[in-house]
Amino acid sequence: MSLVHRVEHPLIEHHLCAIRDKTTRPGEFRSAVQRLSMILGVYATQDLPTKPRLVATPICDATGKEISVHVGIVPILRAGLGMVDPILELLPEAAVWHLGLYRNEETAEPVGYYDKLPLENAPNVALVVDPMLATGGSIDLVIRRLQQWGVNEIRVMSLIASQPGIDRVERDFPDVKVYVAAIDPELNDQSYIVPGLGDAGDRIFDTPQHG
Ligand SMILES: O=P(O)(O)OC[C@H]1O[C@H](OP(=O)(O)OP(=O)(O)O)[C@H](O)[C@@H]1O
Ligand SMILES: O=c1cc[nH]c(=O)[nH]1
Ligand SMILES: [Mg+2]
Repeated sequence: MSLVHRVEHPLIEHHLCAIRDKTTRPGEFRSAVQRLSMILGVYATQDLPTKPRLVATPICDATGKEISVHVGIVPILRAGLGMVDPILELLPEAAVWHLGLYRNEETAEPVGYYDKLPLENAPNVALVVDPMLATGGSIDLVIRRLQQWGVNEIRVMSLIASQPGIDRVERDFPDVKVYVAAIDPELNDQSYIVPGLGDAGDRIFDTPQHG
């Protein structure tokens, strides 16, 4: 059974149009990324384990449920930063562990430049956030790093994935859950997603062709 979930919802289709549109200005682009991330985040957390919790209301005691695992949000710098705040809105007690990667422009291979993960304290569940999953090279590196760290369960959230990138993650990490808003058919010869949205990091941070 596939663990890849393409989340279908009219709000997702609506806000996807905004991030795909090349005339969308950075402020509105960031807002749409946040809205999409929050919707996806609800789905990506829907089966997190819970434990009972007794709370005293002003009227009497009540038994509720609270999340029983330690969740870490793992944004892949830079573009993943745009998805952190909405997930923290949903999970204010989550830790945020940053990993910095960029793609080499000639080879499209990921190059690591920031990793301060400690030796211990791996979260039970890591929610990896990056708006784009193109060749799958960056997510491959991050999943391997989190497995090496000792994370029990890794979930990936991306706004737009390519079909080849999804096929790669499914093949190499069949136990990793992936939540996406869209799966586009292909990559161009610079390994950009087609139709995609261009460079997510540059559009979030308004740094066209920053190099
Ligand atoms: O699946 P892949 O082929 O590895 O491509 C996806 C990666 O490329 C983009 O990052 P980029 O290298 O543009 O860095 P940035 O976030 O700093 O812009 C994107 O945000 C992913 O991290
Ligand atoms: O289409 C793509 C591929 C990689 N990174 C992006 O930001 N966009
Ligand atoms: Mg980029």
